[in-house]
Formats: sequence, C-alpha cells, structure tokens
Amino acid sequence: MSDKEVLLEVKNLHIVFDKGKHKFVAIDDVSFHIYKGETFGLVGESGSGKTTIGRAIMRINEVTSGQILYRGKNINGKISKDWDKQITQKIQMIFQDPMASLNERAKVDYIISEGLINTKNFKDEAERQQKVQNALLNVGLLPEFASRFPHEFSGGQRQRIGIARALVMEPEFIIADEPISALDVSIRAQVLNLLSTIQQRNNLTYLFIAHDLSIVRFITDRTAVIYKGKIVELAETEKLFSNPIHPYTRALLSAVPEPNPYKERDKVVEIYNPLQHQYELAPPSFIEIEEGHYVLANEEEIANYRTLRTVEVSE
Ligand SMILES: Nc1ncnc2c1ncn2[C@@H]1O[C@H](COP(=O)(O)OP(=O)(O)OP(=O)(O)O)[C@@H](O)[C@H]1O
Repeated sequence: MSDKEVLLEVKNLHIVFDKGKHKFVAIDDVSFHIYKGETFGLVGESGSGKTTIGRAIMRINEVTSGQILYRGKNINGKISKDWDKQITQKIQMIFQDPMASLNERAKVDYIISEGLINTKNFKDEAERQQKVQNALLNVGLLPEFASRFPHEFSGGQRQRIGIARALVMEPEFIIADEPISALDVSIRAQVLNLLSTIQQRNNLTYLFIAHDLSIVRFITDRTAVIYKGKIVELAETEKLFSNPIHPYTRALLSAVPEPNPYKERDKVVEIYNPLQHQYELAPPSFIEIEEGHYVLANEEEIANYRTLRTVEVSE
C-alpha cells in the first residue's frame, strides 16, 4: 500500500467539548491516513467519537489541536477561499438517518442542489437541472422524483436521495456515517451495493463509519477500531479479523451479533474491562506489531501480545 497516494491524513487530532464547567475529551490523539481509492472503516460503539471525527473532516466540528490534511494541505484552521471552496466540493458526507437528514419542507430538486447553489457550481439553470437529474439516475431513482417531497419516499429511497446530494458535487472523498444502520434490514445490501458501484464508477475514496465489525468486513480495505476517543487498533481489515490483538477488538469480534444494539454493547463492555490496562503507570503508544498493523499498548502489554501471538501461530 505504501506506493499509494494518501488522500486524507488525520494527525494527532484532539477534540474537547466544553460541557459547562466540565471539559469532555471526545477525540484523544487520533492519527490515521486514507489512501486514494480505498474504503477505510472506522468502527466503535455508540459514543466512541466516530461521528465527531467525520464532522471534524467536514469542518462542522472545531479541532482543538492536531491537523487534518487533504492532498497534503491543511483543511482546518485558516485556509484560503479557493481551497475552502475546493474541499467543500470534494469532501462530502452521507448521514446515518435519512428520515432526519433531509429537509422535509424542500423538494428533492432543492435538497440535491443546495451544495451546488452554495458553491455556485453550475453555469445556468439548465445545467443545474441536468446535474440533479444525473445524480438521481446515478442512484437508481427517476429524474421526475426531483419535484417531490421527502415524505413521499421510503427509507431506502431517502438514503438514495442523500447519496445523490453528495454525488451531485462530484466529490472525491465521501464520509459514509453508518449509512445503512437506520435502514430496514431487507434493503441494507442494496444500499451497500449502490455505494460500491458508485465508488468504482466515480473513482471515490470512502471513510466508512460503523458500530459493528461485521458490516465493515466485506467492504473495507483497512479498519481502525476506536474506543472512547482513541484508536486502539488499525490494520488491513482481513488482518484485523484473522489476528485481532487489542482486547477491545477481540471483545468486539466475539460479541455475537444481536438485533438489539444495546444488548451487544453490554456484552462488549462485559468482556472488555479497560481497568485491566495500567495506563497510568505505563502510558500506551501506538505500536506497529506487524506490517501495517498497529495497536495501542504499553510495553508490558506488547510483550504479552507477542507471546500470545507466538503461541497462537505455533498451535
Ligand atoms: N457538540 C457536542 N458537544 C458536547 N459533546 C458532544 C458533542 N458532540 C458529540 N459529543 C459527545 O462526544 C462523544 C462522541 O460522540 P459521537 O457522536 O462522535 O460518537 P459516535 O461514536 O459517532 O456515536 P454514535 O454511533 O452514537 O453516533 C459522545 O459522548 C457525545 O455525547
């Protein structure tokens, strides 16, 4: 992978929210990069900080410290107007809940055009309409749907509208924030297939956010596991599944998929006890345990993981 072009890089990202008198560290020293053309998974339980990272890349959330680079150039903080316009167009997000993320009072035509209008990204009215129609066709919807309102559509169709709204901008990089978890189980595969088709067709790079590992297994190239605002493990997805090292990743993997996400979460918490980690005594760092496979651990833990691995490999 090293000869690949890095499209997005997150470096030592910290995001701290002010909660009245308290400060809440939502993102704690997160670093990763995403290669052009790959699908990078970010997996963790509810509240672990996945959306906060997505929103920071979209520049909705302020970065407390650290950097986000796109094509090697800073996108947070003070940037030129021209660069701002370029990334507003090139980086798009698909949201989790299509029932909540579309403006109910606007017609589909406006919903899809809004980004185009904000960035003045069309020559004339005819071109704007053409772009909207193409975007609808690209997600398997009819051009005449442009004159309808969101409430006239099913959940799956609404998510397609959300995808069209991103596509119309001709993006390079899409953050898909749990794009299928709010959808009926029967249509999830269709929407995943659509995302995969448009990735090939439009040469897209994805950051795919999910709360369980089973979804990312078949669609991501590499995956980072996040726990309480820290990445605990990052590897090629197949390696992560075949050789999970961090106890939290192991717990996530051994959690039997449950239709009720809260049950699954209880199980993970039960199996994984972060207090077993003596981080106060020996702070952890992100260590490359095999090529491209990183784990958050302190020295003692690393020694244990290596022993564990040797035993498992020789068994
Ligand atoms: N604007 C904000 N102000 C204060 N706290 C916030 C804000 N946004 C997020 N948080 C907190 O940051 C933590 C991480 O939230 P985030 O939405 O990123 O988690 P998540 O992993 O995406 O979870 P989910 O799957 O539920 O969306 C949560 O504890 C949340 O309450």
